[in-house]
Formats: sequence, structure tokens, C-alpha cells
Amino acid sequence: MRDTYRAFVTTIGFGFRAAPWHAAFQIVTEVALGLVGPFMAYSSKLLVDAAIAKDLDQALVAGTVLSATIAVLLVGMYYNAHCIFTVIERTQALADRKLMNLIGGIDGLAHHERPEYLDQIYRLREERESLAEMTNASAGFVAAIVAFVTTSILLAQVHPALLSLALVAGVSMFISSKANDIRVEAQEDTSEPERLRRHLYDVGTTAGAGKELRVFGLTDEIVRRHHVAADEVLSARNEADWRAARLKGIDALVNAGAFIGAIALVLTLALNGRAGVGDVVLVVQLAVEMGMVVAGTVGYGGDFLWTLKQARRFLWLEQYARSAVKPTPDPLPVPERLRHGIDLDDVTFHYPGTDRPILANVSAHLPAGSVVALVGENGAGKTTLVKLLCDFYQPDGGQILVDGDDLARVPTRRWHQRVSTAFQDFAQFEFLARETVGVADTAKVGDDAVLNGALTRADATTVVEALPQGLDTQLGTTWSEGVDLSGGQWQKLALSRGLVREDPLLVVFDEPTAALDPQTEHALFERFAEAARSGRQNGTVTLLVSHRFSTVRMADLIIVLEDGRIREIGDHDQLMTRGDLYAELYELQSRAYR
Ligand SMILES: Nc1ncnc2c1ncn2[C@@H]1O[C@H](COP(=O)(O)OP(=O)(O)OP(=O)(O)O)[C@@H](O)[C@H]1O
Repeated sequence: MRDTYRAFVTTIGFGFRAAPWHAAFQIVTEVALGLVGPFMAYSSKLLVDAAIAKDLDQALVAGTVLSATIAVLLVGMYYNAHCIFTVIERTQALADRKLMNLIGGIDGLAHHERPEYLDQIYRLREERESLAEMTNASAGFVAAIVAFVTTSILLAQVHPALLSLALVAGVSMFISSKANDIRVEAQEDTSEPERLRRHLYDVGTTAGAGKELRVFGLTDEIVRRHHVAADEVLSARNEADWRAARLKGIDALVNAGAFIGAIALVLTLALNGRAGVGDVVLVVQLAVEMGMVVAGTVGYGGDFLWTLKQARRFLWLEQYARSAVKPTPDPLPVPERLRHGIDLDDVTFHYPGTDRPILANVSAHLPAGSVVALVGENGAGKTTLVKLLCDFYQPDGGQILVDGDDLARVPTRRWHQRVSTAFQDFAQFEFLARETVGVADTAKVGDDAVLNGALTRADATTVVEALPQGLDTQLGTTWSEGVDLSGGQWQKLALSRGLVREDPLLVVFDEPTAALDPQTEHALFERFAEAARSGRQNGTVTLLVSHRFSTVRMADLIIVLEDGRIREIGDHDQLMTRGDLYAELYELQSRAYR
């Protein structure tokens, strides 16, 4: 219950924070509009009674009330619609920013990698519009309730038995909400094939898979699978629609019975002289109004509950984001420069929610100012070790020591400020070229000297020189005057980004050059190593992950990982002398290139 209350307050708070006046006005106009129906019915009754009684004064009053009610309806509807759109648009933007802050701001990576979190986040992203709906749903729901109560009071004034219309409306709300539940349930049950259907549609219509679709002649197969998924979704949803329609049919019969009963009652009263013609008009209009009130209550009630569900998911994300912050009750500062280096001390790790150890008893000293290469077969654990060094995850056992201090006691954000990276799955930021590179240190986005320095070190000067407006060129063809780059060119800009920061303590290149040819990679890594060695005053540790042994050989230290354990460690000459796995793989690759 407390959670539900918090979920409600949080999401209605979004609306009031994003557009306070519009949200308040929306609720006021919505309630006023809810009263329009009963008011019109009542003033019509007064008008008819006045006409029959030839009472000009009452007719004038009734006519004025009726006209004023119609004016409120017309003006209110216009402003109400304006408020609804403004509140939803602004709230959506605010909720989007909150989601971006939460999802992008979590220190670790588990929420991007663990299926149980991914599912929650997928749903939050897919149904994010609902987060902006609370003001609208609440306003509509309150207005429907106010209209229900007013209509019931007016009916009771004609004859208490007419309250049975309100009773039937209650039953009708129940049946309609059940029908709604059936539809929502079917939608949720089919959310996976629906996702698959969308995914297949994207695969079949976007450029990403275009080449492979053609070469492998996959279009027919993708269309067939789309058909199967669509059939599954539509047959389940159609079946639910039929079940809901049957309930709605019963509901309609009950309502029609109540409607006929109410009219019959008021006509009988009128014939017996216990009700006037105005009462007959009033009851007919109120009976129609009751039907609309039921539809409004059920519709807005459904929206309200659905929004609450998303709101609870949002609270879960907030809670998760808080819990994902590494606890550092006694935080240590990040050293200004590395004197000793980074030590892996008996590091053991398995991904949360899994049992298989990915790293086991990994111990190594990465000396300050050194270039360290990490090699090993696919799945050996190289990227996992990088993730631990970047503090995206913390070891289950053992420690990572930065100049002797446990990284577990250093706040992650502070460590991130002194780390620089380039990954194989780098981001393609479709910004101006200077921003694409400069985001590594936003203060330097306008500093051409720094950016050009990074571009030179990454051998990416020619990429930017070929752009029509150089560093000020918009990247990405989806933008006006945007320019597209090849995979290798994007990669070079990602590499440049990894070289913008001037004082990192750890620089990680995790196969960032896989799209480049071996010679270019070799030349680049030589350059990085040179830069790393010349920058030794900072004690920066440069870590290279590569499958190319010709590149790896120039590292000061080479760590060979196998099944999450260190198989060998040493420099190229030492490992060649040992004649173990490294020497074997090196020979194999050299022969292939000869
Ligand atoms: N988020 C994750 N959750 C669970 N297991 C994971 C996750 N990421 C990686 N793994 C598993 O951890 C093992 C090591 O993966 P890792 O990416 O560290 O290997 P790698 O040496 O970098 O491989 P490659 O050379 O192919 O990049 C693999 O078996 C992989 O399936």
C-alpha cells in the first residue's frame, strides 16, 4: 500500500513539476467538464418545466444556466485539451530525462547485461509514455467519480428507486474493468511474440541487416517468421477481444434493462402525476450520462492502474540505482599519479545471478607506466577483467589494488574520472565530429589543440580532414547535412576519444582496432605504447586487449588468460623462451602472415 502511494505521488509529481499550472488547470477543467452532463440535464428539466408552466422568469434562469453550461463545455474542452497535451508532452520529457539519468548514471553494467534487469528496463523504456499519464488518468478518474455522484444525487431526487441505475452502473464498471483486464492480460501474455514481431519487422526493413538479408536470401524467412509471430499475437488478442466482447454484451443488456426500467419508472410516475415532464427529460438525459460516466470511470481507472504499474517499475529502478552504488563508507582518494601500479590480488569473479566463475585466482602486478597486453582465446575472460579494472563490477574474492589501496574503497565515479577507454563495441555518437571525440572530456570540446592531438595519436587526422566542415561536421546521415563514416572511421574516432584525457591512471584499449587491418593496428599500438612510455610521469597503466600477436609483442608485460586463469605472464622474449601457449600461438599467427 505504501509503495502504491509512493508510486502515485512520484508520477503525479512529475506532472506537477513539469507543468504545474497546466496540471492544476487540467484537473479543475476536467472536474468542471464532468459536471457539465448532470448540469445540462438539470437545466433542461428546469427549462421544460418553465415552458409548461409558462414561467418566464424560471425559463430565463434555466436558459442562462444551460447556455453558461454549454459555454463552459466549449471553452473548457478547448483549454482542457491544451492542458492535457502540454502536461503529457512536458511530463514525458521530464520522465525521459529521469530514466536517462537513472539508466545511464548507474555505476555498474549489470542492468545492461542481466536478463532479469533487462526485462524491467525494456518494459520501462517501451511503456515510458505511461509515466506521463498520471495527471491525465487521475483528473479523468476524479471527474468521472464526481459526475457519478452528482448524477446519482439528481436521480435520487426524482425517485430513490432510480438509484438502481447507479447500482447497475457499479456492476457495469465491474464487468467493464474485467473485460479490460482480459485485454490487458492478453497484451502482457503476448508481449514476447509482439517484441519478436517488431524485431523481425526492424530486421526486414532497416539497413543494419540489409546486406545479409540479400546475400543469404533471408527476406522470405523473416517474413514467414513475422507471420508466425503475428498470428500468435493476433489470435491470442482476438480471442481475448471476443471474451471481453461477450462480457461487454452482457453488460450492455444489463444496462439496457436498467435504462428501460428507469424510463418506465419515470413515465409511470409522470402518468400518476408524481413527476413532471421535466423529470422525464432529466431522467432520460441522466440515464445516458450514467453510461458515459461508466465508460469514463472504467477507461480512466484502467489508465490509472496501468500507470501505477509503470510507476512501481520506476521506483524499482530508483531503488536499484541506489543499491548499485558501491558502498564506500570510508572512501579513499584516487592517487594523483601512480607510483607503484595496479595489483590484481587473487581476483575471483562470477557474473551476478550465475554460478560459473569467469575469473579464478588472478594475480598480477601491472607496473606504473607500463604497457600491458591481455591475450587469450574467445571467452577466456579478458573483457571481464577489463570490466573489473574499470570498476563496472567488483571482484567476489581478492582485491584490485591501486598503488596499494583497495579499489573497492574508491568511489566508482572518482575512479572513472581517471580512466580512459576504447572498446570494440564503441558508441557511435552522432554529434559534431568535435563532440564525438571531445565527449571524453566535455571541457575540451572547444579545444582544437587537444582534439587534434588525440586525432593525431589515433591516426585519425585524415578522417576529420576529409569531412566537409572538419571538426564542425555533423556525423550521421539521419541528420541534415550529416555525413556517414565507414566502420573503421567511426572506430578511429572512438580511439581518438580514448586519447583525449590528459591524466588518466588507466587507459584500456579492448580490441578497439578490430575493424582495422593488422598493420594499421600494429602501427597504432606502437604509437600508443610510445605515448604511454613518454607519459610515464603520470604512471599511467596502458592495457591492450588484442588477438593479434604481432601487436601484442611490443608490450612491457603480456598476460595470457585461459579459462579465467593466468596461464602465463612475462614479456615477449620470456614467453617465447618458455615455449608454452603464447609461443605456440605466436608462431601459428606468424606463419599465417608469412
Ligand atoms: N554479462 C555476462 N553475464 C554472464 N556471463 C558473461 C557475461 N559477459 C560475459 N560472460 C561470460 O564470461 C566469459 C568470458 O567472457 P569475456 O567477454 O570476458 O571473454 P573474452 O576473453 O573477452 O572473449 P573475446 O575474446 O571473445 O572478447 C564468457 O564465457 C561469457 O559467456
